[in-house]
Amino acid sequence: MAFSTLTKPLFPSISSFTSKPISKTSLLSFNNNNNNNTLFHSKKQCSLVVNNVLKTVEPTQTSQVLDSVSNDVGSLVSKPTILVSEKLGEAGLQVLRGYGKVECIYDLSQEDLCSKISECDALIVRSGTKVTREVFEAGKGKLKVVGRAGVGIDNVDLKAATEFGCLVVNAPTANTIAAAEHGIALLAAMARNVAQADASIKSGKWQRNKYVGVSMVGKTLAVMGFGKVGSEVARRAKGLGMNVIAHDPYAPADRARAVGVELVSFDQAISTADFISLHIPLIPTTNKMFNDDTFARMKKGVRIVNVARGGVIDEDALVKALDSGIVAQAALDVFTEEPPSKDSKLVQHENVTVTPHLGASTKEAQEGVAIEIAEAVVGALKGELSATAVNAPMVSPEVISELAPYVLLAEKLGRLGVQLVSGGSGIKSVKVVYRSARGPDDLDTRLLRAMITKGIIEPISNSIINLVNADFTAKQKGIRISEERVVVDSSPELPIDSIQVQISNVESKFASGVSEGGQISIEGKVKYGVPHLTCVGSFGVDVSLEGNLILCRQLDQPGMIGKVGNILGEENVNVSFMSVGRTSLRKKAIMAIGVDEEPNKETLDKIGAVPAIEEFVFLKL
Ligand SMILES: NC(=O)c1ccc[n+]([C@@H]2O[C@H](COP(=O)([O-])OP(=O)(O)OC[C@H]3O[C@@H](n4cnc5c(N)ncnc54)[C@H](O)[C@@H]3O)[C@@H](O)[C@H]2O)c1
Ligand SMILES: O=C(O)[C@H](O)COP(=O)(O)O
Repeated sequence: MAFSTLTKPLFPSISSFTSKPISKTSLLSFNNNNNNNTLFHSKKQCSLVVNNVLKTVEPTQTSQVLDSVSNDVGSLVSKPTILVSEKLGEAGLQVLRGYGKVECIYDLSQEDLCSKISECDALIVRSGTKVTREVFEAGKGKLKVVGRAGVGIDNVDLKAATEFGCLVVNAPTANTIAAAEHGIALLAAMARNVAQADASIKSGKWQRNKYVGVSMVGKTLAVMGFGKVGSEVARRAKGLGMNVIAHDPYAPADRARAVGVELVSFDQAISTADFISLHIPLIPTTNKMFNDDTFARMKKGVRIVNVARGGVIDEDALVKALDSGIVAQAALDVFTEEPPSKDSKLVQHENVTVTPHLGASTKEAQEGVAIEIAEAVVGALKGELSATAVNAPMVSPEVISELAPYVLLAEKLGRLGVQLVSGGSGIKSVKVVYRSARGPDDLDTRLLRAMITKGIIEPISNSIINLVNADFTAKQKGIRISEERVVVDSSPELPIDSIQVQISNVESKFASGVSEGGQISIEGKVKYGVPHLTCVGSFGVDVSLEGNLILCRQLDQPGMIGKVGNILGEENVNVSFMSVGRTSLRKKAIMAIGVDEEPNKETLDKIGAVPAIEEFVFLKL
């Protein structure tokens, strides 16, 4: 009989079984027919509760006692059930079988998945299983962890997972090379019409003139998204003699330099490239990022590869761009709907090469991903912290309750700070300054740091940040987050007086957000339970951090509030807050305007055209 060690149990209330605390104890809790059964196992003693009867024995006798207590004990000590709903490498399955009861059931309908999940402690999926709110609802109380055997977690409803207390883990690194290699394979196959020529010859034709391709050497490749996969694609494309540029506003410049790639703006990338390769996550800000407008700005005859996510391209717009010749060819591994419909115009287009989401499908990557996810899931079932957890905060309810308003402030400051960064230089160093009357031991800032990290990273990646993975993810992205505590003379009742976020060595799209020290600097406070922005660069402001925000720098002169307010009013944009801060009378001032709706481009252009306005930025909070 195999027992496992739960050092940090996911399932509390075990202590209710005994009045004696047992130090250095291993715990296994199981439930059968509503009877509580628990094994407490330490170096000195083993206490076994079977059907609520406590037995204490020497550890060496554990298994004999277990066997003798009841012939049924084996069935009472049920192993966790792990459902694997898509093909997983054998090495990973072995890791899982060593810990739990593994059931591999593929191609489940949503209904069948919901019905099966109520018996499962863990679920392992790839991109083909939609883990929806209904699945979490059906697994409520039993389902403890969902493992995504791969990177993209856009098929898992993370909000629902968190709401239902289910941990979600992924395997972010093991398929990077496979995806990059597939990107290069598609690039070359597209340039030389490999798939089309193959189909032609198999249909009995010999069309040498029809399938003349284009060369890659000396051509410009724009890598959109310079993360794990994008940088490996860039490295390989350079080996093919291509001139590689990349666009990723959040990538460290030194990583690009190391690969010999120039980081450029979005417009420069799409307007100068002969080939474009997509490696960005599907998140709200990248949904249909390639659309009629962006295709219109591309070089005529551009060739596009997508091994990221189908949803980053507006597929109807791509068909139009292919028909008009703006896009000469496309090679796609991923689609908005998977599988795409059989009569999809895009899939059937003669200038399109397609593969059925094979980016991660090499033997090596699948074995690697399987082991990575199996270890993460087993660790989570044991209650261990997981470095690849993508949800589930773990802080005591007392700390959460006290810090709740500051948690929101911290996330908003991070979110606001990252939006002030302009592309090209990369975020490497973030400093957080907490002003507080409390001593260092009296204030747990892990949650706040995690939330600032979340605010900074989430708008620019598909990583979901929480207390568990914040430091890991920041490190992985090359961002160093340091903290400084300044003791101030305020009420120790309040945990924090103010939080300041400084982002160093970056360019800002709003120059006034840069302090005298050269960093982007924003500061906030909680007022009446609501997070407020109180300082931008060297300017003091006071505006509630809700909805959206427009920051304008203007010459300090009468009538400015009215002018901007009128423009917004005419466009039916409701102003929720407004605050003006200035350095000195009639010189420069900053206006911070909270707006309920997102103003359209024309409205923002009108604000920018007001003569006294020197710069402005629109920020989503
Ligand atoms: N086809 C496949 O089988 C396959 C395999 C692996 C990964 N993927 C997909 O490839 C993508 C990249 O994966 P990864 O592991 O490299 O992720 P990653 O997080 O390492 O890299 C993503 C990069 O995109 C950048 N980014 C975010 N928003 C951007 C924007 N608006 N413009 C430009 N860059 C932006 C981020 O800064 C980050 O550097 C993901 O969508 C992933 O799901 C697909
Ligand atoms: O995000 C990923 O890891 C890839 O898209 C791979 O997806 P798959 O596991 O369904 O092959």
